[in-house]
Amino acid sequence: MLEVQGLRKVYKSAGRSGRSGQREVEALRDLTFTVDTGELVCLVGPSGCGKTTLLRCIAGLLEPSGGKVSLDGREVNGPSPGLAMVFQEYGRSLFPWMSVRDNVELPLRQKKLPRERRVELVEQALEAVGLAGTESAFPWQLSGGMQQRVAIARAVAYEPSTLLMDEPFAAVDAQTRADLEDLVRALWQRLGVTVLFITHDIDEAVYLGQRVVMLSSSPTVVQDEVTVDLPADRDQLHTRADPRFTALRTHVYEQIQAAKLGAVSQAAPRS
Ligand SMILES: Nc1ncnc2c1ncn2[C@@H]1O[C@H](COP(=O)(O)OP(=O)(O)OP(=O)(O)O)[C@@H](O)[C@H]1O
Repeated sequence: MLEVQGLRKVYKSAGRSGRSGQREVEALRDLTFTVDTGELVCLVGPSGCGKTTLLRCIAGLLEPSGGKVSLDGREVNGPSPGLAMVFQEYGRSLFPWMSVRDNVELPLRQKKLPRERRVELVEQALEAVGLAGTESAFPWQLSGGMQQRVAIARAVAYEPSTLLMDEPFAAVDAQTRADLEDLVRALWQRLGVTVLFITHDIDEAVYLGQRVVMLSSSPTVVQDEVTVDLPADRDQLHTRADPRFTALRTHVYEQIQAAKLGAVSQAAPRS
């Protein structure tokens, strides 16, 4: 279970001479939400609302100014072994001089797993993302969508309890994006992993999530959250044509617009 409680982040940097001689940017004001064990939650918010700041705090890469983040009951104070991340820029997260196999295996070496176990996990992960047989290829020999599958395989092979995905499909074409969305849902259902998926795309958030958490503009608080009461079996054609899907996406859209204007609406999505 991932718990974010009263999270606040103020960046301080030397700059405009204030009384303290420091420039302050309050990126996160007061963020509280949880992601239950095995849940898939999507997080959306206007550009610049602090999604990257939040993610870096959750990953233990940035120290909060207040509040706390706990993962599986333990407070996060640095990189956590229970957590794996998938970034938007797959081109920068894979090492071009390493084969697909070596890229996926790298974190397992850092985890100091024995060789046989590493081989087994790499094989299983590549099979799970539909890339069996590409072990010897180099990332630059693969399409963008396949490279992002390698990045997902690397995260999955690590056997995390929680997967953080930071706009992972923003840089691929629409068809590939749809395939990768379905892959995420399939992996999530198969592995029982907890997923926090950050996206700008409202349709993507509603299609993927069991719940959508909406953030306000910076300084950021939780604007609203909505349970996605669509059937668990989703497919691109029927789910997106479901009137309930339309009602939910309209609600999320209205909340994001309200967030941009700084208003908080209590309106529930119409059935
Ligand atoms: N290192 C830093 N020093 C000072 N201010 C920062 C720093 N990093 C981010 N900020 C500020 O904090 C706020 C949130 O930034 P952040 O990058 O977390 O937002 P974001 O939601 O990820 O943005 P986008 O949607 O554009 O990717 C912005 O006002 C930004 O200018």
